[in-house]
Amino acid sequence: MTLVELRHATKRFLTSTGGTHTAIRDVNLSVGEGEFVAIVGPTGCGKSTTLSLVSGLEPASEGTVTVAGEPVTGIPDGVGYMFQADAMLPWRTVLGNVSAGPLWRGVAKEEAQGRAAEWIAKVGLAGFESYYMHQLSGGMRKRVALAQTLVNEPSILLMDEPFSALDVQTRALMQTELLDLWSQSRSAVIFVTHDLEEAIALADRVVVMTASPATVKDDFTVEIPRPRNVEELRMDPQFVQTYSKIWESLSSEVAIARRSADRVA
Ligand SMILES: Nc1ncnc2c1ncn2[C@@H]1O[C@H](COP(=O)(O)OP(=O)(O)OP(=O)(O)O)[C@@H](O)[C@H]1O
Repeated sequence: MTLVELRHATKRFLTSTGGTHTAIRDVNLSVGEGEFVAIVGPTGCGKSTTLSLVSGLEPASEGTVTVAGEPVTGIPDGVGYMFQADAMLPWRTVLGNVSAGPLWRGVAKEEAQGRAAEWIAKVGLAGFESYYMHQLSGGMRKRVALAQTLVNEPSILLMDEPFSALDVQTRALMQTELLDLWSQSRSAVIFVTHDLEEAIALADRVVVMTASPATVKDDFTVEIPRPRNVEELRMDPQFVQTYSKIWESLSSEVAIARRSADRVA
């Protein structure tokens, strides 16, 4: 069943000089229940804007965006959002941060803390419940962020370059962790990344967006079977073949974006 659907979605922003800037144009994209879709495209092309339309943070200027068949008019039920920057409160403990979502949704304190403790354990942080954010490494903070998002049991998980600030090894570890948790929950994921290797390692489909203003250029199915070993996958001939096929599509958009950045500079 289709869970997220963008039909001819266009988003324009007002510029500081009173004009308009088209961030995305005529985007058509469907994501099914339990599907893992990665979005790649040149820097600044409009990937985050696409997620903002699905999350209800921004309305579409034209076209329609539906989640579970309903037009998006505010933040839809069942949508979880994980950004590049952490959204944790420094004065709260790990338990306090992870239980905040369920508490905010009206779950009783004991139940909220119980659910939070369960998710803290699932992301490998059992024993760290009473730690504060400054006491954690970058990778541990990402685990908290994952628990904080997944404790709400979203049916759609929107991820905007969530691991890009991590070192290569921690990043691979978090990717493995994410696939493991996703295989248990099977929520739909829309994952924005600059990193084509990451996109292929994680996703069922890789959507390539054009240079700004972005629209969907290509939509590739990743045939690599699951479960996948993220760290070993990169040497796999099927992975290399998939990479070169998608890069052929993406690289020309990256070149266009670079040329227009050079003109502006
Ligand atoms: N709220 C806003 N107001 C005005 N312009 C915006 C707003 N949000 C995004 N834009 C512009 O829309 C374009 C697309 O931005 P967006 O962040 O969606 O791109 P992106 O592909 O996610 O970028 P990156 O690859 O750098 O993360 C950019 O030119 C950006 O400056």
